[in-house]
Amino acid sequence: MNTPAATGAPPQPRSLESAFEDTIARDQRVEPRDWMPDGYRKTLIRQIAQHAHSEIIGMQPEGEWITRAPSLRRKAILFAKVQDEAGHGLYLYSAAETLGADRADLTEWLIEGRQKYSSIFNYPTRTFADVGVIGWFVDGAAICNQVPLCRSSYGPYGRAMVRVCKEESFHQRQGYELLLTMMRGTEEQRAMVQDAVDRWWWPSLMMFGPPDDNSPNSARSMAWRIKRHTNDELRQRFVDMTVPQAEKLGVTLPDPELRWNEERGHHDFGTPDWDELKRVISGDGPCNAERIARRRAAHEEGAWVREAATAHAAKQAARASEGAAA
Ligand SMILES: CC(C)(COP(=O)(O)OP(=O)(O)OC[C@H]1O[C@@H](n2cnc3c(N)ncnc32)[C@H](O)[C@@H]1OP(=O)(O)O)[C@@H](O)C(=O)NCCC(=O)NCCSC(=O)Cc1ccccc1
Repeated sequence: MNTPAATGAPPQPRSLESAFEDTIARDQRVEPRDWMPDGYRKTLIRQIAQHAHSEIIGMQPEGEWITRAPSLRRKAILFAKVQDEAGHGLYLYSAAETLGADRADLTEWLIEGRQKYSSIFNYPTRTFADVGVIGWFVDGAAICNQVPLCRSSYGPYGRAMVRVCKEESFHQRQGYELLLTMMRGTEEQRAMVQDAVDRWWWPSLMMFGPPDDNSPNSARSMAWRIKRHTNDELRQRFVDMTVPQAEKLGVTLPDPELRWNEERGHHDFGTPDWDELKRVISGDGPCNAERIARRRAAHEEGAWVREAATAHAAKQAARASEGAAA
């Protein structure tokens, strides 16, 4: 057969595209050196960069409690969790770099407000119970969303998700365990937990994104198997998973419409305030300005480290080439 490989001719665009389509149809992985359509590459850079930014900005709400943790044990756990989030951000920026993105550009676009990060990190952490509820709800939502992403069609993203999910699972458990401890405490502590649950429930449901009939990227991302489930499917999975956990904990989820639907085999629940999600995404949430200002300051204060590392790398390279020439 006169295939491009057999004739030695460069592969034709059509064959590249069909090879890509075959890879997706066979549920195999697309790897960095494979040909991929521009739209696929752009969609992945958008989603992976937003995800990386979310991990990095997501260090702030809980990070504020490291110096105020109520015991050495809680401080050590929280420290480990926030460091894991930095690690997740770095894997994800690396995954974006395999697509040709430049991490310095991505950081620039984040602090200029040209790229998004998860809406959830624009809410304040008022008490230590918020640390527990972030672990329980936010990491719980992240797990629901990210376990299917381990099967995402783009290899480096899917593989990064495997380790990230293992760590998120520890994060979720530490949050739930913190809350169980508080619920066994005083009346005041139980009230703190309920108050945090009331404030974080709806924003956590919004993490899954707009409803399916208003999610412009879903159809394309599902066809490319970047996303494996729709926003509403994952939101439902999160609600079904969380309701029994809330019962065990002894807290009430703040939704009068929440009830088991025997026919559907799922919980029915109320409608999140989609206008609020729009406002928060477009920069007008309670903490957007603070989060970005903090990230910008950290980036500027770290300039000397980047300069020193670049100078060191240049010196090492010069030494290596002197050594090779000698
Ligand atoms: C599901 C979705 C987030 C959105 O679906 P898509 O198909 O991509 O979009 P869709 O068409 O449905 O939406 C239209 C537009 O709205 C944007 N938008 C939607 N929702 C949000 C939102 N909530 N916040 C902000 N923006 C949102 C969306 O980007 C799009 O805008 P664009 O067109 O780009 O201008 C997807 O990107 C995904 O699965 N990402 C990977 C997971 C990920 O990033 N996880 C982050 C949490 S990591 C974590 O929590 C770990 C942790 C725990 C604790 C402490 C610290 C860290």
